[in-house]
Amino acid sequence: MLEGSSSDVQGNSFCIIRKSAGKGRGLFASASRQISARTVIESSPILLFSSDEYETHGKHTILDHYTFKWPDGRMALALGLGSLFNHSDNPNVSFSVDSANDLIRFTTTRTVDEGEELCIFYGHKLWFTPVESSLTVQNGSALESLDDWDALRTINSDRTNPFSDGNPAELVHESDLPFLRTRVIADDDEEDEEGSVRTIKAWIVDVPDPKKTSLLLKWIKSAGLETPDLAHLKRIRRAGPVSSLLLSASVIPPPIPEDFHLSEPYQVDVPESVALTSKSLKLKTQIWPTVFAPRRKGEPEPWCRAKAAWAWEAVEVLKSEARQALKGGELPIISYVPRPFIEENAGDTLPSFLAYDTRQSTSNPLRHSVLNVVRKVAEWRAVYQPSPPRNSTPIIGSPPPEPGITVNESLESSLARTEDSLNTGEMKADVRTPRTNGTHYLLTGLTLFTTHEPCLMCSMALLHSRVREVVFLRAMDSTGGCGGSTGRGTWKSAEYDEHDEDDIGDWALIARLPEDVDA
Ligand SMILES: C[S@@+](CC[C@H](N)C(=O)[O-])C[C@H]1O[C@@H](n2cnc3c(N)ncnc32)[C@H](O)[C@@H]1O
Repeated sequence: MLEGSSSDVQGNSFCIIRKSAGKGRGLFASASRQISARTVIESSPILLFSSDEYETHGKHTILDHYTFKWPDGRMALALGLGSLFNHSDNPNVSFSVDSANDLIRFTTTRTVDEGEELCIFYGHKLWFTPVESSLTVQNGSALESLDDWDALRTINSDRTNPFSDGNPAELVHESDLPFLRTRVIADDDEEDEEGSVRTIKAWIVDVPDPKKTSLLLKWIKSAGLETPDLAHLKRIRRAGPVSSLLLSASVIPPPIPEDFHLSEPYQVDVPESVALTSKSLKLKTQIWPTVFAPRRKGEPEPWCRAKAAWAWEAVEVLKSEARQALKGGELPIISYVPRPFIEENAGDTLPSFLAYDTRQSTSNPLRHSVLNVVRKVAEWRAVYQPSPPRNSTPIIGSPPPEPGITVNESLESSLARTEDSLNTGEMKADVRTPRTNGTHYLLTGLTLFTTHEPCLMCSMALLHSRVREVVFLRAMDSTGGCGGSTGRGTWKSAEYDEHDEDDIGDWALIARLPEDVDA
């Protein structure tokens, strides 16, 4: 054993330096103890070289094997044990940069067994032939994985969902949620008078015979009309002897089975969102009975355990798909719109949608994963959501994918399919059912999970799509459109640091987007 070790607060050493076959020295977990996941095992101070010093001297020396690019462009050398982590394609340690304190921190991404080597992921452009893999040898500086895309590679894939046990309805305290909210936009509840309530168009039908109501409600459920875009409204409006039933916000009316003997459905304006105050409830209910969900203005929406568990699973999908994308030669950027989490309306029939970033494979700078997934949702919603065929078996659960409609799929088929569809230059959805602007927003009621904070272009696309919220794993400080490039800086240094030592965050940030942009 060589000299050198790092230790926990009791002085027990975490890791030791030993020879590692074919790699020179390496860092290993001590033979006497396991290291748990998410343990900070080393904080290394950084020595920074000016570009002149590095170009003229450093890169011509052995230092070139140990230096890496610091976020400000200078080259950095980790002091302490930080320079002795070897590279692995399957790292058990991630690292994060603390540029305010000129530190780099190393954290275990999973439980590390006694005596196991502790490795990080340097990046794709290795300048040596790695012992455990056959990656091509190229010139490049060490630790290139500090770039924004590859950093995700080292996120731990935590198989145990901590929210799956316990009472699903129990509210999770804000500080126990595994994400930070970047901002909560002023609630969509400013209406002072009836005319200012934002509305959408919805189909309703009059039901003169109250005995038919419960049968119709059953039909609505089985026909897949309980969609999240109307979850904020009550189904029945009673006005005198005739009740009216809310059907859908689709472009064309859903065909009601003839044996109900009802008149044709017709379109009315209904409130676009839940009522947050009693004043708003009064205003909105005059238009259509609306769900009352009071909370203080600006107060974040509470999350229950079941919703946190749902989000946790979605994040696991992102992580594993990001790895698949890397293996397939794409950037590890994934966007995922899971089946929505709906506490009360369990009858939703939306499937989940997943898209890779296909910028590299298509040489097209616009093929961002967010845009790709928005398009998939749009195609699906336009073709499936309007209505099930009259008198046919209702769509229950996820309808089977059809040509032109993709839900979750492998990387290869995703790429082939996306390109196939995009190359034809048309949107199937538009051909089959032209949209009426304002009646049917693409991502209404849905949450988009994505590996990287959406760029400004994608954020605008999301706004116009009326996405409900966006969860991302990695904040993009210079390009992000959910606060990254527009002044989240202060927030980040104040809150991010105290929550998690890892620059990537524990796993997610969540951004609530404003809903007041007209599509
Ligand atoms: C930052 S240093 C790591 C510590 C180094 N092993 C030592 O003994 O000083 C990077 C160098 O370690 C070696 N190395 C790291 N990971 C390796 C791997 N998976 N296979 C072979 N060599 C590796 C390469 O020589 C590389 O230039």
